[in-house]
Amino acid sequence: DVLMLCPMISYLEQELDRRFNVLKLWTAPEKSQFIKDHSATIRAIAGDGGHGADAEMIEALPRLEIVSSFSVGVDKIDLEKCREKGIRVTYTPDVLTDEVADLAIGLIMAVLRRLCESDRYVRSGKWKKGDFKLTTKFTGKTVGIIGLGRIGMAIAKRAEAFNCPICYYSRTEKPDTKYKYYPSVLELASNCEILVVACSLTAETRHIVNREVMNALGPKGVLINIGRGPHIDEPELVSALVEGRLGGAGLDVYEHEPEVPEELFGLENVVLLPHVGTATVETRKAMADLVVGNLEAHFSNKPLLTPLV
Ligand SMILES: O=C(O)C(=O)[C@@H](O)[C@H](O)[C@H](O)CO
Repeated sequence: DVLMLCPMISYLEQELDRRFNVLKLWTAPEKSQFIKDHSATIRAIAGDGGHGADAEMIEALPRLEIVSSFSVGVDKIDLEKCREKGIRVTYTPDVLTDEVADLAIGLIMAVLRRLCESDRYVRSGKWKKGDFKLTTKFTGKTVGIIGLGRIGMAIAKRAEAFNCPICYYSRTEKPDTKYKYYPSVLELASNCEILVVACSLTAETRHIVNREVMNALGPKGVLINIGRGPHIDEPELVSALVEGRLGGAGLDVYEHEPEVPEELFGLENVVLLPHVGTATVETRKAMADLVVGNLEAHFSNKPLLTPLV
């Protein structure tokens, strides 16, 4: 029995249905009762970036052996509890790296060159009354990246193609990279023009972009988030943008998805996307194949494809 925590792409649901007895939690009128009713038979969980196995759920499933996440981000899974109980955890790294990095560059370009606003300008017929205003150049701007992991590095590579000097912050300096390292996010923000959040969400990185960091990035600075909403102190982000202390923002994630602060809707220097970093047919299929492949490997006692725990 595989407990599926939320609806996912139909391809994944079909592939899981073909192999396992899938129990769909979102169809249950009373979720905790549903889990209790099936607690004797559930041996696996399939979740995603927004839905993971927390301590309470893990405790309620004595036969749980593996959590296979349809995501690279695992901040919704209690990894420590899984380690404690010898429960395996798998995720979907690498197959989505290019996709998320492409979107980060797309957000930078959309904010600096006002792509969405100028598209609306044409559709509104305003162009007949005069040209669209001048915007801001991307090529050559200094890009600061929080988290130089797979996705952070892929963003750096792409930004280099735009002749952008790259600097970064991460827990430790990366010896094998030529990019300029700053030991704090505040120093990074003070020394770049575009700041990109590309690290995993942990207790340490929650609100790693706060008021001070946004002020350091400044009225010409642009903040891009393709990580997790709680990386940024969202009320502070809203006031920094509304008060003009921050130059612009490109967001794919929010603190309380799908809730997005309405104050942002009227700001033309902000681009708002609905958590679509990995949302392409190609990438979601590759992610789905990993979710299924890991579960199959586990239940046939073969090595897991992409284990985290
Ligand atoms: O990979 C991640 O960490 C993501 O956040 C996304 O890929 C989601 O899992 C995706 O939205 C699937 O629901």
